[in-house]
Amino acid sequence: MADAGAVRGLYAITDATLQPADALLERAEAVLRGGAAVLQYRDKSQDTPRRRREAAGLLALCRDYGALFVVNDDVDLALYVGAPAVHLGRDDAGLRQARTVLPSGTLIGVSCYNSLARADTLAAAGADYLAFGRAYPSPTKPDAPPVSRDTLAAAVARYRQPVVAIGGITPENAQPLVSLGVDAVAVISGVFAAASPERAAARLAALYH
Ligand SMILES: Cc1ncc(COP(=O)(O)OP(=O)(O)O)c(N)n1
Ligand SMILES: Cc1ncsc1CCOP(=O)(O)O
Ligand SMILES: [Mg+2]
Repeated sequence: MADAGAVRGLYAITDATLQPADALLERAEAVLRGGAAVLQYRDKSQDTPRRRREAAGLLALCRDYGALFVVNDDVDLALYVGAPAVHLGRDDAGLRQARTVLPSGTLIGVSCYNSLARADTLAAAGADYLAFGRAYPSPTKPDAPPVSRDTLAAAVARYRQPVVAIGGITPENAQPLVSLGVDAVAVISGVFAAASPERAAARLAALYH
């Protein structure tokens, strides 16, 4: 059974557009070698056989490296591969509904965007971690709503659950967020589009050592 305490440090998120399909696992392994504590599989395609294959491969890698594996959006895929965690946003399954189908002990993280009111509701409903963002302009999701430093700091002070910052985070700009006290920095392009994903991951992970 996973523990929410695992959500601390670099939270890396895959993106199918940032490498050839046959390089996903190799690239993810480099990021785990660099020190990612959490790895989320985020794939917006409808290719169920490929999604199952990739998620199962990433889960096995995460087990080897002692990292927490998270499936984005898709409760059925999480169930299929036996993922220890899922991440749900406002367009995904509801937290309570997901709890009814996932094995007990599965961690459920949620997107709170820039809303402490949404975080209050979801924290009270049993979310295991709370993600806020975008922290900086995001190449991956340019229309994501910005979250202020004040909101992030308020979230850190307010919740017993880990607080995750996401959006536009790189090795160069992550330190102020870590100094605010966020438990994890969630990063797509800052790691997977870097010249050396392993090195970028190591620099981000080192901010928590
Ligand atoms: C750690 C983390 N935080 C936020 C998100 C965004 O989730 P969502 O709002 O459902 O958007 P998509 O990522 O599904 O496009 C996330 N995936 N991970
Ligand atoms: C999924 C998501 N939610 C808010 S910003 C974002 C994308 C993060 O990607 P990047 O690290 O490349 O900005
Ligand atoms: Mg989603």
